Amino acid sequence: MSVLGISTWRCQEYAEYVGAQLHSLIFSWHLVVGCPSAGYKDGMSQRFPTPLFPPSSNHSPYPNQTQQSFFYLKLANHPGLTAMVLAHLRLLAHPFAIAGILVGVLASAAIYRAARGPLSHIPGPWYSRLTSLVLVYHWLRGERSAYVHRLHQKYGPVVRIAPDEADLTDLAAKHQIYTVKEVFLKSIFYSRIRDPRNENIFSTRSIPQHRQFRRLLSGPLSESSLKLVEPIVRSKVDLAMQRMNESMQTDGVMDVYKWALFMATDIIGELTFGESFRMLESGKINQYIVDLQSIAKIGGINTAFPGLIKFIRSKGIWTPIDVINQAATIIPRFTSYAVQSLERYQRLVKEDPDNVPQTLFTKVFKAKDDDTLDFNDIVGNARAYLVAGSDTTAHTLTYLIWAVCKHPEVRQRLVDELQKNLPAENDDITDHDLVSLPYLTSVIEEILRLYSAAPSGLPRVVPPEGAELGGYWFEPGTTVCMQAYSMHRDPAIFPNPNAFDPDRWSPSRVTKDMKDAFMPFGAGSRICIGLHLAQTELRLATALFFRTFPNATVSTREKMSDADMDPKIYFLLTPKGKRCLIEGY
Ligand code: HEM
Repeated sequence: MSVLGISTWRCQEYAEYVGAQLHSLIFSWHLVVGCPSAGYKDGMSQRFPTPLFPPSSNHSPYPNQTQQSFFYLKLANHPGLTAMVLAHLRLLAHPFAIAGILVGVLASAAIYRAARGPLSHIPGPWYSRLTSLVLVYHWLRGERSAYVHRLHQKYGPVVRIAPDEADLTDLAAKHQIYTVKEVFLKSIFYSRIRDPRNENIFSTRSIPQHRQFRRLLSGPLSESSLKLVEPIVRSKVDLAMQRMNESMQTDGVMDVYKWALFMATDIIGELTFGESFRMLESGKINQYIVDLQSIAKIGGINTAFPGLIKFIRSKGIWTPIDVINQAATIIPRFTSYAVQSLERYQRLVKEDPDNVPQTLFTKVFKAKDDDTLDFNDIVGNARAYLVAGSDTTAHTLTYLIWAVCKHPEVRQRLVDELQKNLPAENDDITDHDLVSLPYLTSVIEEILRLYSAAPSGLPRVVPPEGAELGGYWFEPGTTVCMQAYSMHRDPAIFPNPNAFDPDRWSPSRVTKDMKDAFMPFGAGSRICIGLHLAQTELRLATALFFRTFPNATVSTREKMSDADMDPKIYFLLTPKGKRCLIEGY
């Protein structure tokens, strides 16, 4: 997607488009310079004795391709043309002439796109035929998902959201687009949110590269391997509980958003680099956390204005607009966090390979054969883990604690389940004990439904052979996406969709369509690689939080209100107030 929405048009369409613009330019010019009554083709014919048009041509302003080629060929070869252009240059320099040309060009471009855009047959608001500016506007305001959802409510399961992009909520289409067969590849959107110096598993659009990354990186994040690192996760969860307890004792209130973010950051830091960022220990917000908190919003700017940001970054320009400067520097800054930590770990592996702390990259570092990653690829992937593996889990946990505290009946049932079915001592609780708790599982699923951490459309490109999706034909190269935000709010699948109702996931009520529509971790070959880690963290932290604070409620101190928890969704979801104050034991 680009602002004008033409970047993904097929070459042929684009050539036609440029041809039409040239036509309209010359047409407008003739309107301005004085042969409007006969039309510019007639005017041309009168001025040039050699016929400019093939005998079969009609007087349509947009002749077909053969006629166009013929026309430009003749025009270019005609000896009188240069003289005529020079004669009119004086008039062209007039401001009215320039304005007339511009209006003519823009109007004809708009009409052409409206009539011929690759998705012009798809339902959607009229302006989405012409521009993606409205979509970009909602995106920059953190409201894209809600806006696209409103379009679905108005236009149905298939809706055009930009000239070359459609969003769908059709279940059959979900199985076509997000399959393990890798037919619909990730769109260029993903290239815009990575560091141009290295690729990573999240952003790569190359099938072989993605397969290699996935093969080398998925093992340590599998359910069975994660058991080995559970003590690390557990130690951070315990420390987070301790720090929240201290806040309660000293301030009478705790900011679970802050502690959840510190916890998830320390977990992914230690699992990736063998050493935690010690956020829980310090308790202070540093530059790294500031960057983490702003990367979702800043990422939106990177995708909306990719050329501008790339230019500013490459030239090292400092602008008066801070958010633009941040957009240009934030991703390289994350890369340097990863480089520093990985170089340290690489030194340890070289010095004493048998005595290094295990990380998600240890195997890759130690591998001796060709099928491994070079340092630059490890950096790219480590950076992807830092971003994808902290905000997401932290925000999910924050919304979970907030939503449960706002529903005392849910909190009570959860606390009862945790008290009755777990060992008396918190120290004896393992993730294995928690997996089988049905109400805890339902609460987590309901939060992932209503407050998915990545609820936006996951854009994919229609393959070269085109595709029939949701009853419509999609041209090759157009972008299609589905967003968890809408999939999880379809009233036909999730009755009363805006209600927080964990019981909807109970075995007697859950349906096949619910499971099919549920996509908080994406789906198909690009499904989240960290989903088991995220679920382990969520289970342990939720259980230990409500064992420690069984009567927790949402605080009203410091004017904390529901408005603080209004979701802002850029690509990832963030609570608007960037805080969630909870109190009570
Ligand atoms: C509740 C927490 C999480 C949620 C809701 C979540 C959500 C998602 C979603 C929706 C995708 C698919 C994106 C797409 O198709 O464009 C994804 C991919 C990914 N996630 Fe997560 N994620 C979470 C936690 C984590 C964690 C803890 C990690 C740490 C390793 C992680 C690493 C990744 C990576 C590397 C990918 C790219 C996978 C690929 O393309 O093969 N995520 N995640």
